[in-house]
Amino acid sequence: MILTVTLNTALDITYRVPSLRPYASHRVSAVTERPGGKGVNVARVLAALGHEVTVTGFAGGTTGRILRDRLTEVPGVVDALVPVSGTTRRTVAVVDERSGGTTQLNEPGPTVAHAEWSAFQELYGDLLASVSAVALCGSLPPGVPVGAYAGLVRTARAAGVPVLLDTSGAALRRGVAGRPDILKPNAEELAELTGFHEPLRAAQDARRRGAGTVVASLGPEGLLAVSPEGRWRAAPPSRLRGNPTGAGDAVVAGLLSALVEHRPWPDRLTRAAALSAATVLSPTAGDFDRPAYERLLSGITVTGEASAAQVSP
Ligand SMILES: O=P(O)(O)OC[C@H]1O[C@](O)(CO)[C@@H](O)[C@H]1O
Repeated sequence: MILTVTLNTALDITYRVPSLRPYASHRVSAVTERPGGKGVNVARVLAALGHEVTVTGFAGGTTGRILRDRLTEVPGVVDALVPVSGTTRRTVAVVDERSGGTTQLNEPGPTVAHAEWSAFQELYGDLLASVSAVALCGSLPPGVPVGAYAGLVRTARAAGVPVLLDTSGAALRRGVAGRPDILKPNAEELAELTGFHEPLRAAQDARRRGAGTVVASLGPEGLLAVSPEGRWRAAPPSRLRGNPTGAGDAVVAGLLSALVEHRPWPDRLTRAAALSAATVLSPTAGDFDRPAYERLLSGITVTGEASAAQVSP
């Protein structure tokens, strides 16, 4: 069983418009709505790969109810969300059909009360007893302390559960100090954390700040991993055109999926890069295109070198 934590779950709405223009009124040509927030997306991909996944975090109000109803339709996913009195947020992705570009609007999320945060922490400690890995994903809703992830990372490590962190801003800055086994920033988050724009230098700096392994998602350039066991780059065969929403979540799913199968780093990166590329190619935002994934598995190029190995999770 793998655990994904999404403290700020969301009902993800995607609007498609023929051409997006600021300050103009638009006719929406298609709408989709689905359970989201980064850890929920990770869970959906893991379940599609055949893993059993438990989803925790918070859900409340009408949107929270819709999200939980829709989660029951996803085979392999167990709902362990903690109810809150506030209302789960929506996120809106607007896809411009002409350019293919996506504009994302993320609401802040409900305010979580102190007692709700305590209830979550207690449940999280219990869930760790029966999982083989945990991913902590996404932004923090109001009311959750900014150092929350550092504490959740430490709890997982104390329980002997490998822990991956994927967040941004102050939550990332504080969370990395908890020493996550794997940190999965994108290029922008990594540069904001470290002040370095060159990914290798930035990844090395993030390791100094506490991350065991850093796997940076670099958009069309693929992935860069810097770990105690070596450094690698994984790249898709060609530049891909499509919707990148959820591509980072697919990377997290690929890394965890291969981690719990005890695969070496090059295999983990191949799986993560193929899933990420197959997500960009999928017509539905956040889903991956399975035939493309299977094709891409043999088309990902991994370059790099192993160092004299110390084994990391
Ligand atoms: O928690 P945030 O950083 O606001 O990100 C949430 C959003 O990101 C996505 O997971 C895409 O990665 C959307 O599903 C949306 O819910």
